[in-house]
Amino acid sequence: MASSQDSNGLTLTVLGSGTMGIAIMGGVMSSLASARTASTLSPSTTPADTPNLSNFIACDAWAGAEPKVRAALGHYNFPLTTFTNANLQGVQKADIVLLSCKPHIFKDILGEDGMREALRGKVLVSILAGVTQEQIEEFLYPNGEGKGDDACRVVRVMPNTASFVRESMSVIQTSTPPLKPEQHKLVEFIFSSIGRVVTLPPALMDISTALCGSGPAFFALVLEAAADAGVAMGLPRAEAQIMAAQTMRGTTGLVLEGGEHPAILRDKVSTPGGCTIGGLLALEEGGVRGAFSRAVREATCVASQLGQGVKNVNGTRH
Ligand SMILES: NC(=O)C1=CN([C@@H]2O[C@H](COP(=O)(O)OP(=O)(O)OC[C@H]3O[C@@H](n4cnc5c(N)ncnc54)[C@H](OP(=O)(O)O)[C@@H]3O)[C@@H](O)[C@H]2O)C=CC1
Ligand SMILES: O=C(O)[C@@H]1CCC=N1
Repeated sequence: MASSQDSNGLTLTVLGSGTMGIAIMGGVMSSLASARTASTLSPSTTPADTPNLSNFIACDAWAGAEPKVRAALGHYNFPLTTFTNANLQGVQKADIVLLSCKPHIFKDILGEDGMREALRGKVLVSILAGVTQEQIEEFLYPNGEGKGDDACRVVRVMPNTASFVRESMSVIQTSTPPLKPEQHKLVEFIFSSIGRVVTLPPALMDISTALCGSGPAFFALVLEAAADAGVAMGLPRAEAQIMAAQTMRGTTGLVLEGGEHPAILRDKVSTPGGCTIGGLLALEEGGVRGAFSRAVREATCVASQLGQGVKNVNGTRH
């Protein structure tokens, strides 16, 4: 199913339109829609060198993805094409490609006849947990064969689901050699439009996956526990959830905008002889700090194995 494309605009094609594919397209569309409104109100607000990204192609192997994508993104009114089992066609029409399938699927997608040619001269952004840039490049160009000057540039990025609300923490892996300026600008533009960006070397991508990629799930568990406690003490569920979420947001604001160290923040809340220190000591008794940091380290270990074909990555170990 296709809708009209803006022939002057750049095209982002997403391979794997599940949770993350939709979250990233949604965040980018939301950001572009806000920028358009701002520039209509005040034409001087759009920097002249902002990439003109305006077309989106969502590819998936599952026909049910098409209505799901349209339900989530249709209201932004950007040219949006959805394809089922037509990854190659999607890549041929792309200026930049986002690989957002499950980690073990990437060879099926990139191994399709004609895919290497379709990717030539383009940037392929991979958000796959545990799959390295080298693995993808080696698969596309075994032993460097056929690489050439116009080879596809693979960029590894680890965003998170908060992309959808433009609050992602995205870690972009350092590219060596550097991307061409226009390629760098486009990658930075996409991820900075959906949240914060840091750039880190390849060796730090697995911990980035655990801390930032998995992080929303870990923090959601804490949030849920806080809301549950409120319900247990008589709060209505809806209010308890808003109260827990807004309190978490306020805390992150103090750290991100105020530059506060969490330990100082904690101390400031703990009135001597008051209720906070009582609660904090209960958390320490429960081993929350150890359990939480162990979860992030465990997820780092699992992430490092996701692209290695290891079986039972989540098997128990001590
Ligand atoms: N979820 C998250 O919070 C994060 C995930 N990631 C990474 O992002 C990637 C996607 O994760 P997520 O969005 O959760 O996964 P999903 O399963 O939600 O999305 C992947 C999509 O790809 C589809 N797919 C399967 N085979 C093909 C194919 N041959 N061609 C095109 N599409 C195909 C899947 O269809 P079907 O379901 O039918 O298989 C599915 O719709 C993973 O590699 C993960 O490591 C990174 C950061 C955060
Ligand atoms: O759980 C996963 O494997 C993916 C990667 C980071 C978040 N979700």
